Amino acid sequence: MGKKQSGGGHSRGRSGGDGVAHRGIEFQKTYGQHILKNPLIVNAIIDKAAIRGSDTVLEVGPGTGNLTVKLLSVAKHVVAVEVDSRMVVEIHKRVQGSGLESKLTIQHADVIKTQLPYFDVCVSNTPYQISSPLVFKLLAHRPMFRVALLMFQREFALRLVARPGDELYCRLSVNTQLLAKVDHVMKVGRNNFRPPPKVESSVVRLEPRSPPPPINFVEWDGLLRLCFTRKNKTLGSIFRQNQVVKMIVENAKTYTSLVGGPTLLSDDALNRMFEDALGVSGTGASATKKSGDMSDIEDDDRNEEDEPDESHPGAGKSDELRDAKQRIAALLEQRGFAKSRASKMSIEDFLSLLKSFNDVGIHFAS
Ligand SMILES: C[S@@+](CC[C@H](N)C(=O)[O-])C[C@H]1O[C@@H](n2cnc3c(N)ncnc32)[C@H](O)[C@@H]1O
Repeated sequence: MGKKQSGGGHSRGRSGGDGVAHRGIEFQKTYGQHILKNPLIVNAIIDKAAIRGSDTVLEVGPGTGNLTVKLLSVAKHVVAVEVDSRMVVEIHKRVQGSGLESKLTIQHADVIKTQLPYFDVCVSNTPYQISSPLVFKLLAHRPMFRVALLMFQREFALRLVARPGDELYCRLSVNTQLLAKVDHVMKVGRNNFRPPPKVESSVVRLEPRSPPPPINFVEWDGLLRLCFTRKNKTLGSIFRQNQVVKMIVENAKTYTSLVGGPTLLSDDALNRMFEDALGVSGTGASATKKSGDMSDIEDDDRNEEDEPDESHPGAGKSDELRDAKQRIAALLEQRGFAKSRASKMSIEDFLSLLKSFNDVGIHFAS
């Protein structure tokens, strides 16, 4: 997830490392190597993490060890995961003879690919190209950690904390805030790093929600992907696109074949589910008309988005699609979501939307 956030954008944004060296080690922009040279920022991050003497701390990307040596002075143990073997050697050298080496375990690995150990707190001046996968790897980790203090590219940080209606509010914001309380802790200017990256940075505090919400995350994300394809478009409009409705119908078939229950959006059993959920009587598309015919839905972007109905009277597949379209439209109307736009919806709204779909046997993951 977080396609836009995870990749080359950050890596490019943090370029400028060529030719800058530390004790003979040239910093590599492919690894996002911008070491934190300002001890005041290092101390502030460690303060905000409120590390206890009994804590095991996970540090992602220790680099030359500027954060690591401070972490070792306050934590019980530090596990540092570093992908670059030259940095692993460097940090070993730096800690040797300090009396703190027994508190440090260095894992020479790519943090995204390796299995993480137990930890209470995570601290990282994150290599920005792994920002998004790192956030979700941490939030999926069990047992849950207490808190994480993470340095990110400013825009990524602002996306994490964005609220409904904010310009940067996106799927990443919703997914992260579903699983954690997220706060923007401080801005960090480019000149606090060596070499300075091209972009500004920010430190974010993540506190996982415990217990995590009891939802199927794959299904949740499937729904969000649809809603955020165009975040300012109404749901009524998104959910009447032929390809979306087709996908829903196909998912319903797969779901039924795996889990059992009513077979399709158009069969009698499901008609009854719709009727129960919508509080209407009768069956099939005619029933949904009673509660919310698509023609009743006033939609300001309807002309732009409406697609030709592929149905021909008597053509089985097309009837199925048309019926499904009408039922979905009726459902959204009846539950008050027809005019909602993802850009303004809260997590509670999305949870209620997912429940509304699930109530009538519509799922977004098979
Ligand atoms: C921004 S530097 C931070 C260095 C140091 N913690 C500091 O603040 O001065 C990022 C560090 O993460 C390491 N790194 C990059 N990608 C990594 C990955 N996938 N897994 C583990 N470490 C990684 C880099 O080699 C680099 O040492």
